[in-house]
Amino acid sequence: MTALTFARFGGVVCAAQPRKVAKAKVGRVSAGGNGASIADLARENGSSNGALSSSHTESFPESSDKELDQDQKASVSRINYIPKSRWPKGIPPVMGAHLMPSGEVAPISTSKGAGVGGVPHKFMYPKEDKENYQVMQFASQAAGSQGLAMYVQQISEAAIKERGAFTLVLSGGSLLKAVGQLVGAPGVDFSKWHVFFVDERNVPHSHPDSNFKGADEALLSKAPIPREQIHAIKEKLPVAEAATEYAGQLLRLDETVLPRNSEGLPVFDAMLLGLGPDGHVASLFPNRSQLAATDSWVLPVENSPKPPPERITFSLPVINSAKEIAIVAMGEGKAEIVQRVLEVQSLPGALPAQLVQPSNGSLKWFLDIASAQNLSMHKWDSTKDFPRST
Ligand SMILES: O=C1O[C@H](COP(=O)(O)O)[C@@H](O)[C@H](O)[C@H]1O
Repeated sequence: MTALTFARFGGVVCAAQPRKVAKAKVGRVSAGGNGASIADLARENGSSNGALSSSHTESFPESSDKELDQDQKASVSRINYIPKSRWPKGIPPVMGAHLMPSGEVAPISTSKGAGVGGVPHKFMYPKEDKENYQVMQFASQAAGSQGLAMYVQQISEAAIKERGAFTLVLSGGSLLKAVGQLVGAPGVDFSKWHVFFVDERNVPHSHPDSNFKGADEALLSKAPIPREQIHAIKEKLPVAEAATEYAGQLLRLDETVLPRNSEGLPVFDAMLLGLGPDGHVASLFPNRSQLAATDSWVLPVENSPKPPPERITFSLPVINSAKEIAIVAMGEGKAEIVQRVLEVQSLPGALPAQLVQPSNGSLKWFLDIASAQNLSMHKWDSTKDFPRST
């Protein structure tokens, strides 16, 4: 049996209390592989019109602050059933994390570095009591992908109800597999969606390394999102111009679609971030000057440590202004970096993912048991053990 488990930074390990039906559904999907979409799940859940039944919807994520029951304790302890792997030479490219679709192998950064001067952020969790931060650990990648799809679906519904539009920001990489679960999601009004890219490689849209291409194949070409509401980087520009042009695309949007906060920064409804094995998010790499940028919405990256070398990326202030941020890191290949980011206090700038700290929104981590295997969540509320400095 499997369960959707939740833990809060800085507090006791908490869990959603999914009803038995919902637990069984998630467990069955995970046992049966990764073929089921959330539309399938809704049908299995007994909803005649394809909408998720209330038992399933209620299991996610609203009751996240209850103590673990016996079943859930058992499922948490199963994290340890997967033996820890050791990779003396770094994470092998076959784990997928460093092998680019174009065939290039990305080098692995192990630098803890000196940090970027002037970055005003501090990494304080898990000790700090961040009510709006949650770590969710799913029984399998299939279950995690479905959880992510439900999360996006719920935010989309709320945003469309509130102002008639939903803004979704995507990353590239392995995350896109999970995003594909949204195809055919019941009750989603894709006609109101506006899709953006938190980072993009400065390559043609048809290039195998293009994040747009990956997203198009996984979701955008399969869902009825109006093409003019898919905001892609302009091709064939020098990278600095591409960044400015992309910022221009955002600036031109009406505030009914893309509202601004009191600092004039765009407030996206949902931002889905992947996590690189060196701790990078978007194209914000360890110890790079882009981490300290506060005056631009979109930044050029000219010598990315991971190919291709030219990229554009949202700046940290734009990322941290989003309403809902998800960091999605699933699979054994992410286990080492997940542990470092969530449990080891690094120097500012050494692990960009630690700087994702929404100013007025919430942050959820989507992990599976494989990526969470090195975590000691049960110790997170111990001031003796956390925060750890090595
Ligand atoms: O280069 C990138 O890497 C990260 C992580 O990708 P993954 O394949 O290791 O999951 C991704 O989130 C980012 O958007 C992308 O440009």
